Parts: sequence; C-alpha cells; structure tokens
Amino acid sequence: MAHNVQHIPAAPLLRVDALNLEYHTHQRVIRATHNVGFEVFAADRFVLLGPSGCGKSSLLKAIGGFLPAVSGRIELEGQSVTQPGPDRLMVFQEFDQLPPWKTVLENVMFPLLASGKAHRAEAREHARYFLDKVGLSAFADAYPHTLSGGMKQRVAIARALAMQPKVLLMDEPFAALDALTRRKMQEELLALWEEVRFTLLFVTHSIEEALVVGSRILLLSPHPGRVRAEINSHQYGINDFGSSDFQQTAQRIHELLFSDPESGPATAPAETAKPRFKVVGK
Ligand SMILES: Nc1ncnc2c1ncn2[C@@H]1O[C@H](COP(=O)(O)OP(=O)(O)OP(=O)(O)O)[C@@H](O)[C@H]1O
Repeated sequence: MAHNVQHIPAAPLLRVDALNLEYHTHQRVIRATHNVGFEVFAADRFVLLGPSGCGKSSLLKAIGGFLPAVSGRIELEGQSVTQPGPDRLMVFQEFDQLPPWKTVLENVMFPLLASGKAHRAEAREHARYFLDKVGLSAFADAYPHTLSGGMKQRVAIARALAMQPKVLLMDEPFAALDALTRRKMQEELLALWEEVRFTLLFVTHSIEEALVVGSRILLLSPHPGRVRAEINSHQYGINDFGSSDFQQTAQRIHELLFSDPESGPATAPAETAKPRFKVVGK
C-alpha cells in the first residue's frame, strides 16, 4: 500500500519580522532599518549585504540582543530575543577582541568556564579541538600580540564556535585583512562550515565576499535598510571568483543594490535566472 508522505518544511531557527531599529541622539532620531524581515534555517550561511550605513551591523546587534527593536520581532527557535545570550555569539572585525593577558588556549577556554558550560578539563579539551579546526594547535600557548591579524580572527572564531552557539554572528570579520589573507580566511571558514555545519549570519558590504561565503544573501537598500531582494547563492565557492557567471551575478547584485525600486523591473533579473533572485518591491 502506498503511503502518502507529506513533506513538512523545517521551522526557521531565526525569524526576523518587520524589524525597525532606531538610534536616538540629542539632536535626532536615526532610523537604521525599516520593516526588515527574513528567516534563517539551521546550517544556513546567511549573508546581510548592503551599502555602508544600511543597518547591517545594527541588525546583527539587535539579533545579538544588544539593540532593542522599536517595533517588530526577533525570534530564535520561537523564543523572543530581548537580551544577549551564549546562543548568539559575535565575531567582530577588530583584532583586539582577545584579552592580551590570556594565551590563545585560555582565550578559547574562557567563555566556556565563565558561562559554567564546562569544567576546566572539558573546556581545555573542547578549546583544543576548535583550535585544531582553525589550524592553530601549535599556537595554543602563544599570546595574542604575537599573532597576525588573520590568526587572531581564527582564535576569535574558535572561541565562539567552542561555545556551540545556535547562530554565529560575524560582523565584517575579514574586512581589516589584506586581500590574500581575506581570501584564505573565506576559504577556511567554508572548510570549517563543511566540517561543523554551524549556522552563520555574516555581514559584509563586499558583493564578492557575500557570493563566496553565503548560501543565501539578503540584499538591503541604502539607509535606512529595507529588504531589496533575497538570493540563493549556495552554488558559488571560492574557486568561482573569476568565472563569467560569478561576475554577471555580482553585476546584477550591484544593480539591485543601487537601483531605485520605484523605477520598475528594468534592473530586476529574471525570476528563473541562476541563481534564484527574489526581488522585493518597495
Ligand atoms: N550608535 C549610534 N548612534 C547613532 N546612529 C548610529 C549608531 N550606530 C549606527 N548609527 C546609524 O545607523 C545607521 C545604520 O548603521 P549601521 O552601522 O548598522 O550600518 P552598516 O550597514 O553596518 O554600515 P557599515 O557597512 O558602514 O558598517 C547609519 O545611518 C548609522 O549612522
């Protein structure tokens, strides 16, 4: 007898709905995002892409629980996000994220111990495992000031992943690195993801980086950020940089980012084009 198997779509891990974020200064109110909504599923490499000032960092801060919403909702596994938590850890662009008085190993162990997530021996084992994953086993006893920028970022990534957050938040983590190191770090991040399959929310204003790092990309319009389009980009990897398909897609994204949504479909790519674009109107 044939069974009627029904496919039940997985629930999103993270849901952002009609999110409005603002900053209040003495002189004025600055709207950072306008009605932004998206869903992130487990093991997505979800990229927020948009021009400077469109509210990418603000979105990450809000999801991290550091910036309250003016209106709208953020839910992680169905629970409203209202404050920071170890289930959402952030890696920043700056190289000074690591306390300089702790060795590399101690830096990675620290959040595990401070949060009570692991005892000392367990934290050490866990930290060593993730240091190995980012290729820094040999530097466990080194101090941060003896490391290059790329190595410091690897430590910050290992430290965050060792905590096994539900979502890893990365705010332009490679932007301060030279071009070659940046490329290498992107490659390593993808290799790490292949192994660990963590859920990544990654902010960048580089179209190329978004295409390489992301499996899905949310395009945000200039200030205040609104959702302009969503793109499926899982087919691009580190070796696609120079290909004409990659370049064409990068060009289309550029047009979408900077086109006027009021001007109609002239710049909107075909719905069936590869990769899949879902253009969102005004
Ligand atoms: N602490 C703050 N006080 C006031 N306004 C702020 C503050 N932080 C950000 N903003 C404003 O909010 C808007 C969004 O800023 P945000 O840093 O989120 O953008 P972004 O897309 O991450 O930019 P970038 O790519 O340059 O980092 C901008 O207009 C910015 O000037």
